[in-house]
Amino acid sequence: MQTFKKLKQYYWPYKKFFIISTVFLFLVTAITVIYPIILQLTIDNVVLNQQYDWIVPLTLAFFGIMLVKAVATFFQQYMGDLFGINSVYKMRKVLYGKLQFLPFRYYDNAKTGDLMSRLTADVETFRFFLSFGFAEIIRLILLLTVTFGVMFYYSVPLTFATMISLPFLFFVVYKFDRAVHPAFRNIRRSFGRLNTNVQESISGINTVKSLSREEFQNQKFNISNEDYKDRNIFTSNIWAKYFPLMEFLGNFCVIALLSLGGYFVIQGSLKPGELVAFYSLVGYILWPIMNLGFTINQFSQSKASGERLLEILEAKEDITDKEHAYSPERLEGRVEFKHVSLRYAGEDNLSLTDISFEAEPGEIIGLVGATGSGKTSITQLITRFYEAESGEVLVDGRNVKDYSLKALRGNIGFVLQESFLFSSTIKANIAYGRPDASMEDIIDAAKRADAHEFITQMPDGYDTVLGERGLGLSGGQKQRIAIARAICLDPSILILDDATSAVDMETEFKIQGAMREVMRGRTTFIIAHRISSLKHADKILVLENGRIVERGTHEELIHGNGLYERVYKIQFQDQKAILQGQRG
Ligand SMILES: Nc1ncnc2c1ncn2[C@@H]1O[C@H](COP(=O)(O)OP(=O)(O)OP(=O)(O)O)[C@@H](O)[C@H]1O
Repeated sequence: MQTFKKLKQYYWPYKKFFIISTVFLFLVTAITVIYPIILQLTIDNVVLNQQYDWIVPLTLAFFGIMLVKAVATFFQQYMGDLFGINSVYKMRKVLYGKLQFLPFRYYDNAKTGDLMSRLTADVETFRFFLSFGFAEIIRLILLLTVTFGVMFYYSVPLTFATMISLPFLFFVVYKFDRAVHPAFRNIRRSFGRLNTNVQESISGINTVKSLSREEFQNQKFNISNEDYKDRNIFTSNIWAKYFPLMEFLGNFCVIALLSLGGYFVIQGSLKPGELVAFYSLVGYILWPIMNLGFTINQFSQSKASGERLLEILEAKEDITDKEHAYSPERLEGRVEFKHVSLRYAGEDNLSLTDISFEAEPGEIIGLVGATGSGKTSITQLITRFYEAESGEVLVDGRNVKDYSLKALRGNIGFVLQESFLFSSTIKANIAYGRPDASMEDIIDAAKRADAHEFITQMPDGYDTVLGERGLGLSGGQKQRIAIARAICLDPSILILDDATSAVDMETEFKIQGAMREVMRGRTTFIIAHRISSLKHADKILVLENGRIVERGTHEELIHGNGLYERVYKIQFQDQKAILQGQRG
């Protein structure tokens, strides 16, 4: 119940729908029990006493009651649905908002497929319970109470006989629930794996195709698909086995009661109409009892879903604005690291150790080092994607923690190895960081990124809608749109993280001009594997295992007898070999 209590803030604001639905549920249940009573009166008082002039008024009354029941059922269902739909609408909104603001640390351990299924399948399961499950439990309690009340009124011994047979039915329902619950849980898990499979192969379609692994992906999918099928068949088997058993037991109850009841009628202690009414009443309680396993199952599934939703809702947003955070329109772009160390959550070792450097506004800082040496981590501390374990990261002389995240990040532009393009227009993609940018600003940014020409050659120009992740554009074109996006933001600090490594040498040469344009007047951090991209940097920091092992300009470092010189020589010789190869 703890889960439902914690989630109360999402569904309780809509309690009026729930209450109205429950009131109508009372009415529907009461009317349901009136049927057999009318039947009994018709048989015993009208038919057996030959009072046939009562038939018409009774029929009309019956009709009226049916009409009332129809209207009541409509309100009960509709209001129940409104209760569920509105609650999860609110919940989905909060969940999505939460996901936007959760720190990177959260995403490091999260799986896309899993998060997607929480936001869709788990929310739906919860809604289903709010809309129908709740009502089903209340209906069962109401129906059992009222029905047994009426049954007692008609015949105490017959009611006791019914009660004796019920535990057998409850026992089978219990066994059924024990068997079917884990089976359902396995179906959910299997479905999650199936989803992850589909999501991964669609997201990684480039890798799949380029390595000709379509067959492998197919086989992998088939395994999950088969598992999902088998688990469904297994569950169907349980249903198929238990349902006839439950039905048999139910029917056995009815036959036993009819025999006993028939005996009472012959004896004269029960009227025929009362037996018929009794028979109908038993029918009313049998179905909800057989359904009980399903209802309990729904309850436990929605509880499990609620827990999965709470995991997101209660996740800590530890990187947030402090009170009265500093929120300047524009930064100058001075960056300073003072003895900064970083440890990622759950990691034993430091990823950055005692990093100190200064970057003046407008300077170009090169970051080099082997993969995993900590280059990207340094840039992620400037934007406060992660927080330093010790030391200080300062921007314009202030700790990054003092800034509002919006002001800080709004002044820092990123061009990544493969920048993400949304499936919307080119225009919207360029203006993504500055939605209020005018068309002139967008075109100007595209021109400076050397993208204007190819954009205008496309059929819809700036209104061309891109496929998912920019499908339909070449690597160089995508990168130029990403550069235009960074120019449009007009940031004071720019981070080029392996921005040219995804494109070939020729394209790199072509976009170098655009890169120089975007760097002008901004403090720029360039992460590059090719030393040739760092020649013009004002300072180069050479990293090894999270420490700065060398620093200086290109000219200083190529004679520094260190890692930089060694890498330079290897790359320089490579270049020479390539050139010689081309000449030969
Ligand atoms: N989110 C994370 N969680 C845990 N460890 C991480 C995370 N990101 C990076 N690391 C670890 O921190 C170290 C530095 O990684 P970083 O990405 O900064 O290196 P890099 O020099 O940019 O590498 P590359 O050139 O491959 O991009 C690595 O050992 C890496 O495994």
